[in-house]
Amino acid sequence: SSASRPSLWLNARLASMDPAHPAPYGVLENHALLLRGGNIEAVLPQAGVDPAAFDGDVHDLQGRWITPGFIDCHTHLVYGGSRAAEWEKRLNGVPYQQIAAEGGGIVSTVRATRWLDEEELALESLPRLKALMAEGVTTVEIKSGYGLTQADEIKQLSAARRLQDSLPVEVAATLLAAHAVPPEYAGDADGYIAYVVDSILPLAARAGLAEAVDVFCESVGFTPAQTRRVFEAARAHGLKVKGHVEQLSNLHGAELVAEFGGLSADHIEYLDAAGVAALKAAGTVAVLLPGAFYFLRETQKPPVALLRAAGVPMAVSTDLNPGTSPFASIRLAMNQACVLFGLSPEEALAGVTRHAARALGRGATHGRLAAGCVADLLVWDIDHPAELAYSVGVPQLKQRVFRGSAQNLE
Ligand SMILES: O=C(O)CC[C@@H]1NC(=O)NC1=O
Ligand SMILES: [Fe+3]
Repeated sequence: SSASRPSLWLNARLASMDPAHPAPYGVLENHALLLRGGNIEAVLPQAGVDPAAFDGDVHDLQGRWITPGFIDCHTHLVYGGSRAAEWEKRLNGVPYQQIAAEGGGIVSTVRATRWLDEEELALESLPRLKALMAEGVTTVEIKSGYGLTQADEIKQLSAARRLQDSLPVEVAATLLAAHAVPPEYAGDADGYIAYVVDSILPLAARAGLAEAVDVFCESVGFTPAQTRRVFEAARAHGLKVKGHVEQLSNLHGAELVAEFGGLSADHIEYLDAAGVAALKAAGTVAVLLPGAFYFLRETQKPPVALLRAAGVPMAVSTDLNPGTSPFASIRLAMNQACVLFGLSPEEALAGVTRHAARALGRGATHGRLAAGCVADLLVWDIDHPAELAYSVGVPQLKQRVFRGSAQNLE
């Protein structure tokens, strides 16, 4: 159906993920969806609907499940090259430090990314984005962070924009220039942060190429003081903030994100009770990235029980990146969040729908089957929504609808 014609979706089982409905998954039986102009106009009891009198496309779902489109709220999917060779070395026991000394790690992806022009970068990243879309992703966050110069960070963000313009997907672009210290600033992290806040961030903001700013706040990344400088610059340029925080240690980065009213605190394996309280008070989303935890064979798990008890919304994302989470599968991330972190299948589905929407500042319009939300929805060949976190790799997506238009699934 085309987005311009209204459409009626009947005989479906709606996992609305809307907390306005008390049932698990916000399940609505015997309800119809009315889509118009790329949005959900109404979710209404089917008994009151007369398809014969409807001037538009009518879809009979024959009892299939419908969920909101999936939102992958934390990816680094625009990059060049691969880190498979260094992974093989690590598995053969070569220590991290030696790999870094030999030019491995983030810097090797920076070299490969700088080498490509914008079009080549978009082309090389396309299969990763298509893999996410094939599983049902309709909105995806894409970070920079492998350019680390003004031109190359803008190039990454422009490649992300080019991907959005060429595919039925919505991209939320995030500037992560504060991802690592580039070789030309070796030993001068403060000097690089000055370059980020004086040159890179203002241009990305002026060009409208990023809606949020992220920082890797970590012992092997940037300090809280440096993180604060970037967040202050983001606020001065009207950009939202989020952070890679408490991934490998507790530098209280989550509290810093909360202080700036940030959208999300991501990784948070080392988050403590004070951090949980700060996220709750600020309405900041906790983003769980089980792929990196799994790939790095970490042992410290995020405080899911504390987050759940405090009512902090938990999102789940792939953290798709070549170094610590080379997984282009949001359903794998859902499964890992359940198996490794103890989320329920319903929490995992909320983590890739309404909570992921909030992590991108889109809580009012994305991630739920509700009037006023975008008409991004997925039609499934499943018997129960729990299957979406349970299995990986089985092609159960029957239809992917983006802004009211059903897409062909290659
Ligand atoms: O290794 C890479 O390429 C990115 C690692 C990734 N970035 C970050 O801030 N934390 C991570 O796990
Ligand atoms: Fe990440």
